[in-house]
Amino acid sequence: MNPSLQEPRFKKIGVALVIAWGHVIVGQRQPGQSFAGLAEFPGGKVESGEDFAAAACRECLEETGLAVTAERLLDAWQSTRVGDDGIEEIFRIEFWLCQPVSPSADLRESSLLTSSLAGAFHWVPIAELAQLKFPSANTKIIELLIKNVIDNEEPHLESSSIDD
Ligand SMILES: Nc1nc2c([nH]c(=O)n2[C@H]2C[C@H](O)[C@@H](COP(=O)(O)OP(=O)(O)OP(=O)(O)O)O2)c(=O)[nH]1
Repeated sequence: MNPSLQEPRFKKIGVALVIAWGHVIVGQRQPGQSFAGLAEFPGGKVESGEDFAAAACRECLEETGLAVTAERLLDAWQSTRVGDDGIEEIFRIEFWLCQPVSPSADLRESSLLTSSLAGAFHWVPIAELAQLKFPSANTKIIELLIKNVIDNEEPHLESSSIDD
C-alpha cells in the first residue's frame, strides 16, 4: 500500500511534573537512551489501555518510587515527521502536574527512593532549572515553571496547547 495512505503512527509520552516547596523532580537520561545525558522529568511511553496522565503516574512510580496522582495538564508538545518507510509519525508529549498520593512532612527524605533508577532523580529547585539542558520539547514547560516559581507549592500555570 502507498505509505502516504496508511494510518499515522503515534508515539505518546506522559510526563510527570512533581512539585513541592519550590522544587521539582528531575532526572538525567541514561546512556543508550535518546537524549542521553540531558535532564528529564519522570515519564515515558503511554501503554495500551492508558491515557497520558496514567502513563505519567506509572512512570513516575517506576522511575522514582513515588506514587503520584495526576492533577491537570500543564503543557503539550507535538511534532510530525515522515518515517523512513514513508509513514507519518506523530510524536506527542503531555506534561502533567502530579501530586504525591501521601503528602509527607518530609518528602525530601522519603522520596527518592526505592527503584533501581532512583539515583538518577532528585528534587531540583525550580529556580535552577534554567541551568539544566532538557530536550527542546521541554522549553515551554520550563519557562512556565520558572515564571511561576515565587512561593508556589503548586504553580498556577495556564494550560496551553500545541495550537498556541
Ligand atoms: N521522560 C521524559 N521524556 C522526555 C522528556 N522530554 C522529552 O522530550 N522526552 C522524550 C525523550 C523520549 O524520546 C521520550 C520518552 O520516552 P522514553 O523515556 O520511553 O524513552 P526511551 O529512551 O525509552 O525511548 P526512545 O525515545 O529511545 O525510543 O520523550 C521529559 O521531560 N521526560
